[in-house]
Amino acid sequence: MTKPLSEHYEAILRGLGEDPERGGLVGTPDRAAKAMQFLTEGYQQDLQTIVNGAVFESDNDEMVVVQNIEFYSLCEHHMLPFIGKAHIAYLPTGRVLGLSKFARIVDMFARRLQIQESLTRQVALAVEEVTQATGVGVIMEAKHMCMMMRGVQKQNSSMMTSVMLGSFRENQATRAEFLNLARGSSGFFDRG
Ligand SMILES: Nc1nc2c(ncn2[C@@H]2O[C@H](COP(=O)(O)OP(=O)(O)OP(=O)(O)O)[C@@H](O)[C@H]2O)c(=O)[nH]1
Ligand SMILES: [Zn+2]
Repeated sequence: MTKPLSEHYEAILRGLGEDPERGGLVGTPDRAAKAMQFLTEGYQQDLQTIVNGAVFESDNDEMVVVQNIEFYSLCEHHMLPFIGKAHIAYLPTGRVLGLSKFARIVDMFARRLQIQESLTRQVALAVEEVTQATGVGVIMEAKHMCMMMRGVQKQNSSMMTSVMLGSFRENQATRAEFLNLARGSSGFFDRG
């Protein structure tokens, strides 16, 4: 039987030379464990449950784009946050997905230990699975605390990842339409 997470946090406090009994730290192991469990709650979720059947018949076969979905994830190398935004696009084939579900899918995969490349691919594959779309595109841009607060300490760099599936991969015009829409969205490609 593994120890509860809070006991590990107490050991971390001792490892840092802290006294877990001192006033300010009473309750910290429990709080830290609860926070970490929330930040990784995606491990307890699955696609069918979060989509909850919200796939609707529609004769729309034009591109749908959902922009600027913010996410908070933890890099699997340092367990430090990376924070960013996702754009998701797809070409429906007779069925569309409930709008909020795109954000739920992003959160389900973001709230696990990740690298941005895998997160982007997992979101794209999940959207493809639930919509059966002929094409799916996902772009993510994020800032990684492990590069800002420590290590190389670069404050202005961000990482951009994209995954194009089906017609978004094969058809240049479809891909260009998505990239144009994404570029026009407020703040997403902000620099500085
Ligand atoms: N490709 C990719 N790399 C990431 C991501 N998050 C963190 N990393 C990188 O993972 C790498 C781990 O490198 P290591 O050399 O093992 O670790 P480190 O000594 O802490 O590396 P530095 O960050 O360079 O100090 C670093 O280059 C991080 O920038 C991510 O989402 N994608
Ligand atoms: Zn990292």
